[in-house]
Amino acid sequence: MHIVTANEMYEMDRFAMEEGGLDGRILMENAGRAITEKIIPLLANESQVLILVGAGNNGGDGFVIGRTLRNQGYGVNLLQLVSDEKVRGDARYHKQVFQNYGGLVHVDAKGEKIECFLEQADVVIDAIFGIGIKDKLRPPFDRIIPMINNKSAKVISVDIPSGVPADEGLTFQTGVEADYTFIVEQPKMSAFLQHTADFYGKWEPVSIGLPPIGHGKHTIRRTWQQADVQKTLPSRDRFSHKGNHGRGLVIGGSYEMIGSVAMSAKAALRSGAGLLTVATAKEVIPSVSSHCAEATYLSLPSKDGRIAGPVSIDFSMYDGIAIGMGMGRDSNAKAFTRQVIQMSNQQLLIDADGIHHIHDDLTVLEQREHPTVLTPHLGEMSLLTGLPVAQILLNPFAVTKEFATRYHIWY
Ligand SMILES: NC(=O)C1=CN([C@@H]2O[C@H](COP(=O)(O)OP(=O)(O)OC[C@H]3O[C@@H](n4cnc5c(N)ncnc54)[C@H](OP(=O)(O)O)[C@@H]3O)[C@@H](O)[C@H]2O)[C@@H](O)CC1
Ligand SMILES: [K+]
Repeated sequence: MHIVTANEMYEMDRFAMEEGGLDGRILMENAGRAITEKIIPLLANESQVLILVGAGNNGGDGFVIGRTLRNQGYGVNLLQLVSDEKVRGDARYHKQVFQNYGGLVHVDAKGEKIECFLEQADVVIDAIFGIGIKDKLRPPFDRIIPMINNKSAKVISVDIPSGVPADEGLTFQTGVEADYTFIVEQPKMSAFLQHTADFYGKWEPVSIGLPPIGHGKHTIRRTWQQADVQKTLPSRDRFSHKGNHGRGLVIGGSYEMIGSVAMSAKAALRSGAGLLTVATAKEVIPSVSSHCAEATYLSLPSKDGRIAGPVSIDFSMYDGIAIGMGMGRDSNAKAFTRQVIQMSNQQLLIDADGIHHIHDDLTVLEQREHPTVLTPHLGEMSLLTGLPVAQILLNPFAVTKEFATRYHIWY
């Protein structure tokens, strides 16, 4: 799955319509039909469904859903929350088809009737706003959305919970708190942001016939799912041996902190490394090895149970290195970490204390010729960038991309 902004989504729509030649009304029909297929298993036989429709194309999807549900015998009330002249274009076309098929459109442009409709509804379909929401909610929507959230009906949002913006970097007033959201084609950024993700409830994308990502100027942001992980696992043949499957080195651990290096070693083996060496302070080896019998161990120069310098490792023995977990933050560990980063000529993952050891001078990253992976939590990202946590949370896609591009980090 790709993760898109509103503009990227509009560009995909434009491509399908202008360059692909697919009529927008067909896309809307496809969206409404595909979402209805997902809605039906969530309805009971006698469910009283209320569809709330706004002025834009999200509302247009709502008219298609209304017609498709009525065709299948469901009791549907459709409440249009804007005046008739505001419904235009493809949405107007599908409103007309809905009416031609016998559907009744109730109009409530001032939000005076909605309370009564909400009282009778078991299920609310939210087709008020999609990715076209802008700025502060205008009346009566600032009042209507909290009313929906205060009812016990099941709420299903179309494409995006109304009121929630698609993109990062935006604050907003309030949004529909959906139980389910059926997303048109690709998830939007807000499905992944800490301040907006919960509004979506459970979510799932539906396909509406847009071309695959890659046509035109499309995005490269992607989710990393189970199938993607599986693809990275090495396939083994009958005559291969452990030396053919990657030689890993995990450097970390200290007398007080053994858990993270032990878990990292196990994770490296679990994800396919054929041979794994744990390099740590001599005092730490018995504890780590009791958790990870499959690894071999390299005893590093140490002081008081912590890794100290100088570096005495032949890096040419390894294909990939991870450094930093549980190694402590003293000056010896810092000097050691920076030496490893400078001397190693393979892919390198820097985690935890390793991140603390580089944050005040990141030039060491710029000089590397092989991929570097960083795994910072929010506090560590704040340390690396100098930005407050709140700002990173609001713009995580932009902040990470900018940092990764600047310092040659894998992203
Ligand atoms: N081919 C396609 O493109 C397809 C698109 N599809 C669907 O279209 C959706 C995008 O449609 P969209 O672009 O029409 O925008 P949408 O979210 O419905 O809202 C626009 C309306 O909201 C209003 N409004 C905005 N802000 C407001 C505020 N703060 N307070 C109050 N009102 C506000 C704004 O009013 P205006 O500011 O213009 O007066 C305008 O009337 C997308 O999410 C997907 O569901 C699918 O059918 C597949 C094909
Ligand atoms: K919506």
